[in-house]
Amino acid sequence: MTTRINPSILAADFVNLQAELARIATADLVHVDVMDNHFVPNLTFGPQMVGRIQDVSPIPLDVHLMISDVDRWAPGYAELGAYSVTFHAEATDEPVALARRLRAIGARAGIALKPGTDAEPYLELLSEFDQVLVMTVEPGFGGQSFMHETMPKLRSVADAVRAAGLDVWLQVDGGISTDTIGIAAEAGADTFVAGSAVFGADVPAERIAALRDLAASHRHEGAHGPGSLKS
Ligand SMILES: O=C(CO)[C@@H](O)[C@H](O)COP(=O)(O)O
Ligand SMILES: [Fe+2]
Repeated sequence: MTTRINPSILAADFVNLQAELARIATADLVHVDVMDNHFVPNLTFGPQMVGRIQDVSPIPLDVHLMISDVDRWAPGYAELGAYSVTFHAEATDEPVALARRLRAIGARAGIALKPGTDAEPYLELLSEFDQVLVMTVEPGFGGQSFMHETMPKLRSVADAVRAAGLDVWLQVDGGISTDTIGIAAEAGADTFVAGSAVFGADVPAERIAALRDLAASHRHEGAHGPGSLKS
């Protein structure tokens, strides 16, 4: 079973991003948080900056869009070559149409659910997505505490993915550390975003390896598919 560790560059030094990317080259994907100070009360960067990150990154991009008007903006991130583009369910009335557009461009399509958003309406639509992101904090900021109360929702998505026999990656994001990654892995996650836990380490590669080992040793029995990165 594949376990993916995706460091979030929200916790990196923005003035030295190329060097920061080199420090996490042993990770699976680099998680890129796009925030518009509207969907969330914080601001990061847009397509121009993400395009430059794409140019210099040693590993593929996992773009997490925390923006409004996502139907307008998300396809541009797929066009610039992001491996995976995840938009929030709360930001569109047409999640399936948007996911199809992203896939047609060649990106993996992800749907993200805030802690207060029910997964139930999306369980019938799982084949339309390559990834479901269950937020384990309120989106907007790094360094927050893991919300244990999101685990039943993660379990319900994991059960639905397994029952349907799909290879949909289950991602968690927010407060993931060596203390919490096992809890999310046991609940069915296979793809783990970690910002402060990775960039706060003296040697990020060692922290990435430790997180990967912990997740793998806690992986949910019978969790779904191998799913290689380049599939
Ligand atoms: O999307 C977000 C926050 O909204 C995340 O990707 C954070 O960047 C995770 O940071 P840590 O909680 O791991 O420090
Ligand atoms: Fe994120």
